[in-house]
Amino acid sequence: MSKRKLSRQQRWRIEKIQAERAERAARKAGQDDEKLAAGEYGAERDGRVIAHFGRTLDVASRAGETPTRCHLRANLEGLVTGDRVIWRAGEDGSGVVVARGERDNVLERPDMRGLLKPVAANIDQILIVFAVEPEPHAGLIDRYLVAAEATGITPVLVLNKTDLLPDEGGELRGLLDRYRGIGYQVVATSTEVDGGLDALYAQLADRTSVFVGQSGVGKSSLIDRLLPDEQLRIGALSEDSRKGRHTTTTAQLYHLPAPDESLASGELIDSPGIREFGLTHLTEREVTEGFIEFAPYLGLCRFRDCRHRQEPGCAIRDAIDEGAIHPERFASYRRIVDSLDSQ
Ligand SMILES: Nc1nc2c(ncn2[C@@H]2O[C@H](COP(=O)(O)OP(=O)(O)OP(=O)(O)O)[C@@H](O)[C@H]2O)c(=O)[nH]1
Ligand SMILES: [Zn+2]
Repeated sequence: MSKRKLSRQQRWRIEKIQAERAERAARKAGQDDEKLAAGEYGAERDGRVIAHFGRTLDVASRAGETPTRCHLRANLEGLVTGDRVIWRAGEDGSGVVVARGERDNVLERPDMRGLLKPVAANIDQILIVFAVEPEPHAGLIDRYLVAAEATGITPVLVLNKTDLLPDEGGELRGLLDRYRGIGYQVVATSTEVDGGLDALYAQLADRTSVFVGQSGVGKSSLIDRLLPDEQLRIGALSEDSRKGRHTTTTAQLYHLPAPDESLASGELIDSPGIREFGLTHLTEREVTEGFIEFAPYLGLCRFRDCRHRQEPGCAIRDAIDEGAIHPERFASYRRIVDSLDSQ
């Protein structure tokens, strides 16, 4: 937008439009309150936000059911996909959200101005996808793990394209053992072989997951396989939202059908923004705590403000010498902390 000054008349028009908008929103909320009071809405039900579009939301009470387009009571702001809500169905097929439930956790991303904004809530696990190709370097995996740990959501490593693994497993085998040794779950997948997603289905069952990972590792391919029916994906959006201009950017909660009766189904929250989740806005302390195997040694260094560099009596560096902390992980740690310093 050009920086020219607005004329008085233009300013007046903008103010008028804004006032009209605010008035419309207030009137709508007032009508809702009246309808609520008059019992025009059904009983309160638990639900979950499937997608949000500005002032309206899609809400579903049961996994996989067709969502109901709901608006919000005036005092409710900042709901995101995955939020648990209490809502009431109206007679005209729409509904109203009357309260938000407690959040277990929330995934945030910086907006255009660099301010952190919540994009999804109540996620059980962040699936960090990496692949035999493009070859993962441990440093990148560590960055994802640290970012995931900072959200408080459990990270799980997903090694995709196992069909491309050399027979003996190559160097990746050692890398995976390192992460398993620290306590991380590692799931192997391939979209190219029969049964290549079996372990992934088991991991997804009964949980709400998000997929993250660098370009080309196969996130889209995996999600396409998990949601094979295009209709299913589009059908998850109610009629109105398909026309909504936020359709492509808003986070969407999908119900993942179970491949057979032996497995429960899962939920997936996905958006282009979520897939790009990465290391942002972390403090040195968050990075240190993100290396979970350091935990038993933190606070044991001789100096209380030890940064684990040249200081004598450093418990972290002693742990490396004793083989309790992998030197590559420590090298990653240093690289991440140094990158914070230079920001
Ligand atoms: N051999 C093999 N190739 C795969 C597998 N999964 C995905 N690919 C291929 O890897 C390439 C990248 O896959 P995408 O699904 O586009 O990767 P992505 O992570 O979504 O990438 P972005 O959209 O850039 O973030 C495609 O050519 C896929 O066909 C697999 O299990 N084995
Ligand atoms: Zn130290």
